[in-house]
Formats: sequence, structure tokens, C-alpha cells
Amino acid sequence: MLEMRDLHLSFGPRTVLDGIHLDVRPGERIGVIGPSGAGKSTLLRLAAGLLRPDSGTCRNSFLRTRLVFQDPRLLPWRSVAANLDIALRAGGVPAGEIAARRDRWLARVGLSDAAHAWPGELSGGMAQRAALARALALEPDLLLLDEPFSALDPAMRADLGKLCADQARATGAALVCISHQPWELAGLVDRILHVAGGQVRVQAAAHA
Ligand SMILES: Nc1ncnc2c1ncn2[C@@H]1O[C@H](COP(=O)(O)OP(=O)(O)OP(=O)(O)O)[C@@H](O)[C@H]1O
Repeated sequence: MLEMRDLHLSFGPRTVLDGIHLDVRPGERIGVIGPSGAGKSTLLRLAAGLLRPDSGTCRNSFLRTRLVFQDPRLLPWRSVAANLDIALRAGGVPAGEIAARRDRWLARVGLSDAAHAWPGELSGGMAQRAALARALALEPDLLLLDEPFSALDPAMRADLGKLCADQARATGAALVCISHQPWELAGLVDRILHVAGGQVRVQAAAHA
């Protein structure tokens, strides 16, 4: 469970979040929309524990939270496969399971043939798929997606969105996805939050 209560955060004189209340329960899939600069990424960083609020509380009792950023953030001096292996080792996956899990996830994002490539040799979309595989291979119980599909073509966006939703359904994980394309959230999430003016303005049910 993720609980945000009356959460405030400013960067210098700029108030970005101004009294956020939000609950994310296991199995919930939530979309986040709102104007540029509204604080959507900041909200996810708080949820992931990368930022602390100035006041209010942010409690995250999920055990494995993974955040996928807009840019892939792969280690450039390691192969694609090694990028996954390092994350899996750091995530406590037993050594004997790492290769099989990495190969399964690279296959699921269509990157089996790129396992031994360097990140610099990948297209933007391939690198983003590798970053998504790295996150999903950890079997997170809270998956935070910060516009991870923006570098992908529409067909690939739909495929990977479905992959995330299917994985969340299969494992009971919660998912929070920021998007500038509300249509991209259809079928992926159950409800959509509109963040504006530092607050969660609207909570609407999503339509498939
Ligand atoms: N580390 C930081 N230091 C100072 N200001 C920051 C920092 N991170 C974010 N901001 C500012 O906080 C505001 C909200 O940023 P945030 O990235 O959360 O918005 P967003 O809604 O995700 O925007 P976008 O849709 O453009 O990605 C912006 O004005 C941004 O410049």
C-alpha cells in the first residue's frame, strides 16, 4: 500500500505539490495525466523514495518498487544482458535463476537478439524496451512508469502497455503510469488521476 497524506513539496520558491492525498492499493492500476510541469514525475519520485516531502507523509509498504523513467538509464559499459543481470543480482534473485529470468524477459520485449549488444548500439525504442524488461524481471509489486513508452512507435506502445498490464494482473502488482496520451492508458489502468495546481484534481474511471 502507498499512502500519501497532505503532502507538500517545493523546489526553492516554486510549490510543486500542495496537499496531495493518494492511496495506491495492491492490484490497482492508475494513470496520471496533467500539464507539463504539474509535478507528475515528482509524485512518482516521492513514491519511489527518491525524494522526501517537505511536509505530510508518504508511506510505501510495497516490498519491490521499480520506477521506469522516460529515458532508459542503462549502464553504457555493460551489455544489455548484463544490465538485467546486475539489477536481478541487486534485487536478490538467486544466482541460479538469473540467466533464465533475464532471457525470458528479453524475449518478452523482443530483444533476444540484442542480448549481447551495448546500450549505445540500440535504437531509442530498443533501449527503452531493455529498461522495461529490467524493471519487470524484478517482478515488482509496485511498478511506477514515467512515460516509458514515449520513444516508441504506436504498435510497440500498445504491445508494451499490454505487457505491463498483463504482468500486473498476473502478479497482483500495483501500477502507476504517467502519460501525455490518455488513449495510451486505455486498457492499461482502471482510473486516471489529473494532477494540476499541485493537487490531484480529478479521479476518473478509465474506459477501455
Ligand atoms: N530536482 C529539481 N530541482 C528543481 N526543480 C525541479 C526539480 N525537479 C522538478 N522540478 C520542477 O518541478 C516542477 C514539476 O516537475 P515534474 O517533472 O514533476 O513535472 P511533470 O508534471 O512530470 O512534467 P512533464 O509532463 O513535463 O514531464 C517543474 O517546474 C520542474 O522544473
